[in-house]
Order: sequence, then C-alpha cells, then structure tokens
Amino acid sequence: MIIGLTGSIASGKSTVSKMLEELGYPIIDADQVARLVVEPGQETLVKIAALFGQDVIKEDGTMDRAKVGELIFNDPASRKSLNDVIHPAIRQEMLRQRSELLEQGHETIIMDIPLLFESRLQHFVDKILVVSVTEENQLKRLMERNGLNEKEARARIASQLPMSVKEEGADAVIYNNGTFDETKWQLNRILDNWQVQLGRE
Ligand SMILES: CC(C)(COP(=O)(O)OP(=O)(O)OC[C@H]1O[C@@H](n2cnc3c(N)ncnc32)[C@H](O)[C@@H]1O)[C@@H](O)C(=O)NCCC(=O)NCCS
Ligand SMILES: Nc1ncnc2c1ncn2[C@@H]1O[C@H](COP(=O)(O)OP(=O)(O)OP(=O)(O)O)[C@@H](O)[C@H]1O
Repeated sequence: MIIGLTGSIASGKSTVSKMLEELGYPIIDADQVARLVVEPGQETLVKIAALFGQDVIKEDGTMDRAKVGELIFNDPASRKSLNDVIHPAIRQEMLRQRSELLEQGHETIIMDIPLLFESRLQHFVDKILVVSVTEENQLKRLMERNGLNEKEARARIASQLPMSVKEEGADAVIYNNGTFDETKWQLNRILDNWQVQLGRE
C-alpha cells in the first residue's frame, strides 16, 4: 500500500513522518527530493537560474533558498514558473525511489508530498492521510519555526489550497492540535484501521 501523507505548510507532516519512520516504514520525502534535484550540477538548477537570474545561486554554487522562497511565495506567476521547471524532476525522482522500495519488497511505503492536492498527484497513492491543524496553530508554528513575521507566514499559507479542501479529499485526517502523544495515538488508530503491513518482517 502506498500512503500519501500531506497537509498544509507547518501542519505537522514531518512530525508524523518521523513517527512513521520510527515504526519502520520507508518514507519518500518530496521536500528532500526537491533539494536533491537542485544540487549543483543538476540541469534543474541551471533552468532555475535562467528563470530568476544568477542572483539566486550562492557563491558555493547552491541555490539560495531564502531568495527563491521570497520570490515564489509572494508572486503566483513566479511560483508557477518554478513549479513548471522543478515539479517534473521531483516527480521523476519520487517514482524512481518508489520503484526501488517496491523492488526491495516493502509492502507499505509512505510518500510525504506537501502539494499532493495542488499538483493533483492523488493517483500516485492508494490512501491519503492528511495532517490538519487549526489556522491559529499553523500560523504560530510557522512563524516560530521559520522566524517569519505574520505577513510572510500568511503569504506562505495562502500559496496552498485551504486545509478544508484537503480534509475533504482525505481517507483519514490527523488533527495535530494537541500533544505529540495525541497525534501518535491518532496515527496508530488509523494504521490499525487500514490494517497496514510493514512487509519484509
Ligand atoms: C521555495 C523553496 C526554495 C523554499 O525553500 P525552504 O527551504 O525555505 O522551504 P522547504 O523546501 O523546506 O519547504 C517548506 C514548505 O513550503 C511549502 N512549499 C514549498 N514549495 C512550494 C510551492 N511551490 N508552492 C506552495 N507551497 C510550497 C511546502 O509546504 C513545503 O513543505 C523550496 O520550497 C522549493 O524549492 N520549492 C519548490 C519545490 C516544491 O514545490 N516543493 C514542495 C514539495 S513538492
Ligand atoms: N502537536 C504539536 N505540538 C506542538 N508543536 C508541534 C506539534 N506538531 C508539530 N509541531 C511543531 O510545528 C512545526 C511544524 O511542524 P512540521 O515541521 O512537522 O510541519 P510540516 O507540515 O512538515 O511543515 P512543512 O510543510 O513546512 O514542511 C515544527 O516546529 C514542529 O515541531
């Protein structure tokens, strides 16, 4: 079974993904893949520099994530241009990792994809698990974690589909507003319900 783990920015996907990893499930992390495909020497990074200018490449040849973030979270047209260049590369690498894990005999694979709904990738997965959070907690956690002011944090939240739309498309929802233990308890209950097998035991 391929489980798609998604939610909104700072809703707690990485937190839940870590819990799943501790339980022994293999994880494909789209945010990590997004970093891989822009490493120095990658064609995608050259395309991004052509889009936004050499200014977004740091002296050591890596992408200036803060600069690109500032551009794309404040301007839908830039966001679309970046997505058009980077998403095909991310999709290709995620599918490669998925095949590799299936070949290794894993029965359950977690694909942590923040933009699963925005990019219409529902067909990549068998079940969709959404990590939800109230807007108040989301804003507070995002500002704290990324050191953003309220305006910057709101711009990032607004760059994604509303939480309610994602909940509607979910097979199960984790409400991540309480303690970490409460979140873990909800996760375990969902895995029991779905009768998820680890495989390779
Ligand atoms: C814009 C970038 C450079 C900012 O990097 P930064 O290190 O500050 O953030 P990070 O990569 O950890 O992403 C944090 C979160 O931002 C949100 N986010 C990232 N990219 C996008 C996007 N194009 N549209 C909407 N939300 C996004 C996601 O919820 C993600 O989990 C980076 O997010 C990026 O390369 N984005 C494009 C690739 C992408 O769409 N990634 C999302 C998963 S496929
Ligand atoms: N139940 C919780 N109680 C308190 N803080 C939490 C809880 N869950 C997550 N957090 C904190 O909120 C922040 C966002 O969580 P996390 O990084 O897991 O979100 P995410 O959905 O993976 O974010 P992104 O989309 O930006 O990658 C982190 O600093 C995390 O430690």
